[in-house]
Amino acid sequence: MVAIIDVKGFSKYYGDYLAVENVSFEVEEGSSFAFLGPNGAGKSTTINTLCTIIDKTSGTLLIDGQDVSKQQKKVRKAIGIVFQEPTLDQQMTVQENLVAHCILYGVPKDEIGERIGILLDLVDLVEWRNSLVSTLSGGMKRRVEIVRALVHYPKVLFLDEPTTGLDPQTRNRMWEYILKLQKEKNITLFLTTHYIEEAEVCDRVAIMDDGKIIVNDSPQALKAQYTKTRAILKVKDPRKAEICLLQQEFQYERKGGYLHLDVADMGKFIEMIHSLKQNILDMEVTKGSLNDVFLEITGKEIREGGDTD
Ligand SMILES: Nc1ncnc2c1ncn2[C@@H]1O[C@H](COP(=O)(O)OP(=O)(O)OP(=O)(O)O)[C@@H](O)[C@H]1O
Repeated sequence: MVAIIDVKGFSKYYGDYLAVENVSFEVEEGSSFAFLGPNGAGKSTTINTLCTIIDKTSGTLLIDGQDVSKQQKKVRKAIGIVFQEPTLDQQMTVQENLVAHCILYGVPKDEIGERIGILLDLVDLVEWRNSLVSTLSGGMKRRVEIVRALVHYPKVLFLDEPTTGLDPQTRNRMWEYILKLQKEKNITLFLTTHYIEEAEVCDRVAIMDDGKIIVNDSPQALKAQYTKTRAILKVKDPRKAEICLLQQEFQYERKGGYLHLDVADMGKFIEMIHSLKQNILDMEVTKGSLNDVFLEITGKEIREGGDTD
């Protein structure tokens, strides 16, 4: 794999406080990578160090082969950032904000108009080009922030909790836009989030807690390793179904008219369903979530404490 982000032994102290402890990971070029963890886990500290906003205490952090502590200018050209806090100038138009950013990043003058047009089109904001930012909704402002982060054609787009504070519907739409832009521009996505659903759609997830990465793998592999698949069956004849489950050595619980069971072996489960098929009225099979992964490893919920939405 080509690692566009390569972090080895990264630690960060604020005074005497160790916020990130000896963290190492790589991010493959063109992939999406999420840092998932509760408030205070050290996600922003890591992203801010990668983005050259703060400096490390120790370790090596490379983006596209450039050291983020030593080659800050080159690193800044290679990245786009969407911060947690809004940073657009509210008293300027969308176009003015974007042009100012292009000039700052040395985008060739004759390309500025076209690039802005293409990106605004991708996020359905072309007709808002000449509107004052202050007149846009929260979701629209976030979309402009994303366009601004991409208009100098960075290789890596950093998103620090990009959808915090947005309602669920706007969050979903934002994700459609983000993934569309990633595909069209083949950029690497690096995001921090405490929304499980946002991490689920990424190629890899590093779960962070208390300044350390506790696991780093694909969401599917994490769920397969740390969670159970469960099934709920609604059957016509519960007695017959229970005999079948007992014969095939399934552990189950009867709750109301439903049978709840753990699926340890999918092959064995499918065979059992096959033998029960005349008896089944309805069935639901669910995998554990990344929250279950976190719970299994740390004994606590990702969302516990602090976060209220
Ligand atoms: N400038 C600072 N000075 C002192 N401590 C800090 C500073 N910035 C962050 N911290 C502390 O470092 C720890 C990690 O913070 P960080 O913001 O990186 O966590 P996070 O996972 O991004 O959480 P959040 O989702 O709340 O942003 C926290 O305990 C935080 O209080």
